[in-house]
Amino acid sequence: MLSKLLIANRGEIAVRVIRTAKSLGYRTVAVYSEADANSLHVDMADEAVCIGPAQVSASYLNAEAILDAAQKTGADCIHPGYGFLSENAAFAEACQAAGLVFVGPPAGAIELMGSKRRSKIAMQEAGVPVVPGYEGNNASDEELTSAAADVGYPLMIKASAGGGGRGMRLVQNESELADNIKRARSEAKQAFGDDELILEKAVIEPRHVEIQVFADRHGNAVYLGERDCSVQRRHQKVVEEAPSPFVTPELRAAMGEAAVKAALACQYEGAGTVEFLVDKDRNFYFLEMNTRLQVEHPVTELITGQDLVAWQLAVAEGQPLPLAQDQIQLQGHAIEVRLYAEDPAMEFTPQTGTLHQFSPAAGDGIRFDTGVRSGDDVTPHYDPMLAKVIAWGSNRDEARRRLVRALDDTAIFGVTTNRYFLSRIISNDVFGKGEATTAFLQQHFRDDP
Ligand SMILES: Nc1ncc2cc(-c3cccc4ccccc34)c(N3CC[C@@H](N)C3)nc2n1
Ligand SMILES: [Ca+2]
Repeated sequence: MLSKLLIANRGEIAVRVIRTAKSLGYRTVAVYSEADANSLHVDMADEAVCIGPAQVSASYLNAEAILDAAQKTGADCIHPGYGFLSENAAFAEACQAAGLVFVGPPAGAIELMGSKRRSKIAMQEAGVPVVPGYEGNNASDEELTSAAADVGYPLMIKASAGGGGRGMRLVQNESELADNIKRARSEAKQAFGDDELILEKAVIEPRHVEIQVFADRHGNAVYLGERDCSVQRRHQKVVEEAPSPFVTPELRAAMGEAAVKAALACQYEGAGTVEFLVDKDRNFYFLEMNTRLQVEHPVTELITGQDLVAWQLAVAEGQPLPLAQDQIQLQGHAIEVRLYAEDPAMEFTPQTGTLHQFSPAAGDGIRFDTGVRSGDDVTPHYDPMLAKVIAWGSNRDEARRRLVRALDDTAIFGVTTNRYFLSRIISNDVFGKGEATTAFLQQHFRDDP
């Protein structure tokens, strides 16, 4: 039995994890940087340890300070949240070596899924459809150039160590290839310290649909429906919803079964997300697997009625999954938007200031996950997300109406946010018809490209 959980994160996800852990009877340990000394997650935890100064390299990415805090407080497990060290295989191993349970997948699965090249090869072997392309080992520029002819144009050059749209270049024709390979190579080296590249046929105007999977240590793996994250701005998800307005029951079953195969193929444990591209003919292709609990997990929680952090802790304790596949029912519709301290009229530049008033909306079907309170300072040290505003309805239109009302009813004074940009998207009629693809914001919100 695990009894004391250290949350190696901050903001809304730290608050959210502490809330579930406390409801399950765990003692909780928060870690915080000097800049976060008065923040909500510190107040909510039973104990709190300062792990360093504001900059992340010296605090939330400081594995040694985090493990030291776990040792000092007698924590027996660590939840990494998302971002920071959540997909760092070395950190997962260091937790195990220190006798702590890492609430997440085995280091080997994190390692495999951190390589686009190796994960795509493993997925092909597992019978999971992947985007057609070229994943040669340590491919040279010459090899990629000759492989490109077989892949066909337009194609994507992707950094194998990249993810979430980073290190990706679209190449329209053969004349642009050589120059783009050179640039992709140096960008990858610079950004990830690894210049391995793969090629993929470009899927035109895809939807970005991801499947929530869960596996335990007894060989069970299930999927908990999908999330549609097609409304993105510069590879930042802006809106996420479940279920996807584009996915049919047949497609859901096919993608879910493929995602379960992906999890079983890498001996997965815990929460994972298998990302797919879906084209207009409803063909789907494996993009990557995220080996962490994702920002947008609340929309899945709302339509399944499950607490995914409770599932993570159960699996970490070696318990079997709480439900079998045929017990997982999807009900209603949930839509999430990310409320950011940024100014859409200023190229979405992050904003700082004091939240003189921050009063979340409440009411039927509204969930507000936040790590800030009135009076808090919004600093430039961390991601400027203030909250996730999520609405559930018995159907998509009711969820949309509730979400627009929640955004309008939230009182915020002191910092500029993207709230009106968000409510314009949710109110937009193309979005309302469920027709938004990854090209939506470019096409319909030109002024905020
Ligand atoms: N072979 C192939 N074809 C089309 C693609 C289209 C996307 C994509 C998906 C979602 C939004 C996008 C916005 C601009 C450009 C690309 C996208 C994409 N990714 C990868 C990470 C994800 N955030 C974006 N990979 C693609 N790969
Ligand atoms: Ca990823």
